[in-house]
Amino acid sequence: MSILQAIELSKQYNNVTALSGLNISVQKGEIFCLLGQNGAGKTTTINIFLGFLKASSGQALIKGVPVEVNGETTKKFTAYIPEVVQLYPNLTGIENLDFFSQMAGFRYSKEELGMLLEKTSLQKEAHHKKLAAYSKGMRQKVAIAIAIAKSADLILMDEPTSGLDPKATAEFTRICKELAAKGKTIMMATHDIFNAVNVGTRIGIMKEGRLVHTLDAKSVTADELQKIYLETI
Ligand SMILES: Nc1ncnc2c1ncn2[C@@H]1O[C@H](COP(=O)(O)OP(=O)(O)OP(=O)(O)O)[C@@H](O)[C@H]1O
Repeated sequence: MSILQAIELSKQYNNVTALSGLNISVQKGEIFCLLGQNGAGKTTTINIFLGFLKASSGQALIKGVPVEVNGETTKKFTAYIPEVVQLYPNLTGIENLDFFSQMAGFRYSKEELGMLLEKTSLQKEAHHKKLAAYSKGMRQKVAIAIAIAKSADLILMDEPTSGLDPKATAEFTRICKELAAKGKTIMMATHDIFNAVNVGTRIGIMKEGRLVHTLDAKSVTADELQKIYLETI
């Protein structure tokens, strides 16, 4: 069974067509990278799966459950890492993790919360610092810890590596691969071709609200992907 599936998904914003019969199927343990020009429909796709937006037609299914009909259920399966992680700036990393875990119905001891943050390799001395003092990469680690804490099977990410330095990107890639090896499924929208080849298992290229090309990440180099991308879009 697909963990995430879009079937003929379409979305109109007044007279703008953002998605036009999109079909995607992502299997357990995959890291599916969505590439596409600005306006191709990547964020719209993610927002429909998160239940933030309603599709105009077609189906969005998470673990076979339609998002629109059973939003409360599909939200339990899903975590979200946005481009800019917005957590509570006046709470520490550990307090944010505790708060959002409880919101998702999970209660952890202080020790367990610390272990969850350690899994993302957030430096120990940062656990008790306020989020306001965190870098983008550090905030992302808290968001990943929240995803692990809520035991989400599917993690949706929107341009997660934009603005990360190369070391933070490499660390982020390692964490994504570890999560996928443990059976989590990731779909990320990205503009970073190099990162897509590095982190992805499959790469989809979107154009004008459709998936027009799908590639096995192992079968291409970044240069080859860039060429295919430029020829496609
Ligand atoms: N709230 C909105 N109202 C009207 N049109 C919108 C709205 N949100 C997105 N669109 C339009 O829908 C289309 C798809 O936008 P979307 O943000 O999904 O693309 P994207 O691939 O994520 O782009 P980017 O790479 O710039 O983030 C674009 O034409 C965009 O202008």
